[in-house]
Amino acid sequence: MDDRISDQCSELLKSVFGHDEFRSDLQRNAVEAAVRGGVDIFVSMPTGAGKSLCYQLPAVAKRGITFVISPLIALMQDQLEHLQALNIPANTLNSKMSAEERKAVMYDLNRERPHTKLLYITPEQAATSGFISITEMLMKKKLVEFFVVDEAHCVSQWGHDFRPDYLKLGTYRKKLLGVPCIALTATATPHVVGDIKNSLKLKAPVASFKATCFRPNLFYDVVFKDLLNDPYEDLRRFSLKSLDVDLKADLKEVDWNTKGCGIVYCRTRESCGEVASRLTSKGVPAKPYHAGLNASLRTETQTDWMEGRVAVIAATISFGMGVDKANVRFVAHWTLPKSMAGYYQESGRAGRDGRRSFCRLYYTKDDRNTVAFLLRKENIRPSKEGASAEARTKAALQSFECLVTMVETPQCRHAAIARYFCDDPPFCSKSCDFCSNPKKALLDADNIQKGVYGSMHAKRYQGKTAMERDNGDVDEGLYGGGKRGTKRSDDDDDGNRRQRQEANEEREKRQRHNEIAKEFKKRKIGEEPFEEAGPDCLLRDANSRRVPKLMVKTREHCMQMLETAMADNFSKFYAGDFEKYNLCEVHCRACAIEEEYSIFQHNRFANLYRTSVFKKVTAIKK
Ligand SMILES: Nc1ncnc2c1ncn2[C@@H]1O[C@H](COP(=O)(O)OP(=O)(O)OP(=O)(O)O)[C@@H](O)[C@H]1O
Repeated sequence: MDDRISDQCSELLKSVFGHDEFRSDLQRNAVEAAVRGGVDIFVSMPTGAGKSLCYQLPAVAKRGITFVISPLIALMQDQLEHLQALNIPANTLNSKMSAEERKAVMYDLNRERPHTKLLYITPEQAATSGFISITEMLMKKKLVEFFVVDEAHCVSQWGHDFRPDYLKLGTYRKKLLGVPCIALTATATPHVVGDIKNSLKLKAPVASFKATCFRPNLFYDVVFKDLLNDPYEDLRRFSLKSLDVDLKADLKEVDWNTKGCGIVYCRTRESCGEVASRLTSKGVPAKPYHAGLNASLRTETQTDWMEGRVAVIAATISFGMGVDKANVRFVAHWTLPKSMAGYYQESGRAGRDGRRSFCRLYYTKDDRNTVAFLLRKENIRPSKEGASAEARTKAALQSFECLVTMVETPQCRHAAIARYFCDDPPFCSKSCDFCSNPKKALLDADNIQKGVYGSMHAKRYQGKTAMERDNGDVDEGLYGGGKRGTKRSDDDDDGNRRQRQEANEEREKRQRHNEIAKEFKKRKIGEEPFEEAGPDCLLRDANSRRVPKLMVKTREHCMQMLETAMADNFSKFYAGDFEKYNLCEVHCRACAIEEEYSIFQHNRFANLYRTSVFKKVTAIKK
């Protein structure tokens, strides 16, 4: 019997899917277990490992219909196109279809022997009374073969893409008595796996097929933006090297189509535009992609990128899920993702063809603080699904903390990812910055701890993205913004914008306040002996002790904050005037020295001095 199933699977693999062999033993075993039947199946394999085949081949092998739950209509469309190209009858029922289209699908489902082999639906659709009637009708005819849940981590409130509608699937499954479930994901910690099994009511013993998360063909590195003089130049070089283009080549002559392509992930729509235009102006053809662009422009951009007319797409996370492009040679994160699982999934879009590809994460501490702030904000709303706001915030921050630790601690990046997913540490074999050059990784981490910056301070501001300078216009494009179950339209309304602006102001205020308070606490005012100013100290009257318990280091830090606030203002105001812009460093530093000295002179107590600095910084920011 086993041999027969094995032969049948190999035959279908070749004749229907056109593949000579299974990608891995795991893929073969999962497919055969499903065809054999009788058990619920859990599949966890990295992006690009060929999970879809684990349910598509069994669906073809059976006479009835397989229901596939998928979180995104766009994702379903990609799958449908792929299946139609293979002549596999597949359909969808979703809210965006016309009455005519629905009628055609319903007509087929109502036949004695429907043609449809795979029916893709959203979790919302599965919960509708109309779909429950269809299910009952097909169940009566014993025509439902499998209940497939793709992107099954969406069921977990502790996963990075929680979708409340996925929670209803457990109830829906009661209508599918005796129908095996196949749950698939690329990213699941043991906690998330537990949630998937519980919520989908997978029956023990579940047949589990779990691959290691290690992707040996991906080279991971971390770059501290603050240590760079020109981060955009670094991005350009990284893009060209990853695409195997000589840095000195005449870029107009490059045949980009043969070189593969790359993705740069940015948090905000504005930074997508900025990154794309900077790269393009440096000779690397790039286009932005985000939910703020109209649908036809997005489709055009995606097609240009898919077909090799544009080398780089600078996108928010709304781009990428379900995009099956083999030759993505690099994925750069221009800003920090919100979770380790998210980072793994997004960076994993590189190198689906198994060839060497590169994943770079650009990091700043400011960005880290921004994301932590956003995570707290996001999870404030109480959840109907049980988990308290605090618990969700804690879980989100924990996952984020793992990512931050991976970045800030010089260590093997692959091992850090493996640890997060509770896998054994892999044999990295110089496939990350730390393992290939530990000295440099240690030095960079040390410099960033010490607050060293790129050699030209002014350029530091020049290098910052618009997002870092100001508004934090966060893109919530993934799932049309419905990730937390709230439907948002693609276009911002004024209310949203105002709310974000307020949130940003509050964040900045809190960050500044915390930073000053932290500095004071760190230095344990009054308990430390007074340390004289060093030779490079810029403070006026630096060794004066007229304000008791106020240390030189604290004053220097306050001066630095004043300078940063001024420089931010200056660079915004003179963004288009390079001559004035270049004077920024000199001007701001001089003004900051004077301002700090004035505050120092007018306050007799350390806490009043601190409050005055805080007020001043806030006023400058306005
Ligand atoms: N046995 C095989 N031999 C050759 N190619 C395969 C095989 N199985 C799958 N593929 C191809 O690998 C690519 C990735 O497969 P698939 O989209 O199923 O990956 P996935 O694991 O679902 O990734 P993601 O998590 O990104 O959706 C597809 O182009 C698919 O046709």
